Amino acid sequence: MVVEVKSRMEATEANQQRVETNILLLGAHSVGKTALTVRFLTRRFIGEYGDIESIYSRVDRVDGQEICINIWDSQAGGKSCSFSDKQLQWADGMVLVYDICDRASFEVVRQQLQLIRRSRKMSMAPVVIVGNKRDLQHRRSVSGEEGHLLAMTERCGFFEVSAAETYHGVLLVFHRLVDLVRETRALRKSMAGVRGIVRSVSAVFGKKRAE
Ligand SMILES: Nc1nc2c(ncn2[C@@H]2O[C@H](COP(=O)(O)OP(=O)(O)OP(=O)(O)O)[C@@H](O)[C@H]2O)c(=O)[nH]1
Repeated sequence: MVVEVKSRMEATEANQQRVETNILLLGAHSVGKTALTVRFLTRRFIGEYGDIESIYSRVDRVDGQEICINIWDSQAGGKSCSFSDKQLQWADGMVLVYDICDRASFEVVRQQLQLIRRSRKMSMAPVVIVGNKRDLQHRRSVSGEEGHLLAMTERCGFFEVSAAETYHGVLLVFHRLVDLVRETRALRKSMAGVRGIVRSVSAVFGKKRAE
């Protein structure tokens, strides 16, 4: 496994700034994490994928800004819901994938969400939940309403897609998460500004009281 942690901002030749967005894909074994990643990167569905955990990149232009989307396609160990601190530290946002025909994989997403919300760095991080394999309606065991409800309760985005059938739905998933990451960064920046003002004001009044 080769993991390259890149700097968040990279100056382009035109002296513009290219923003890096790191997306971590989590979910149980065989839910279609690699299929979604490959669909997004190449528009293709190839059916069978090797067992290589890796980070892939694609550059998109969103609202006139170049965004380098790095995707860490994690590998699940059986129905295990674990992930590493390193993965959490790296990620700006996460896609949690389950298979709509596999209830156990939905429970893995629920558990992973709990772990994420408990971690300090990621408690407020943007998350999009994805029910994959929508083409297999006849084998469905998790309803769309259940997915929606979990996403609403946990303040996450939600999509049902088929990596096998369409590119567009998969594109929407990644672009929605990029938007959420941008909104979260803007919010953090404005909160840091407010905290700075509060600190300056308290410093002035603290000084006056001391005089
Ligand atoms: N019918 C259908 N099959 C899919 C879809 N997405 C993935 N698959 C199949 O599901 C199987 C597992 O897909 P992967 O993308 O390897 O799943 P993964 O989550 O990356 O699996 P691990 O890396 O082992 O954790 C493959 O046989 C895919 O062809 C889908 O949307 N519909």
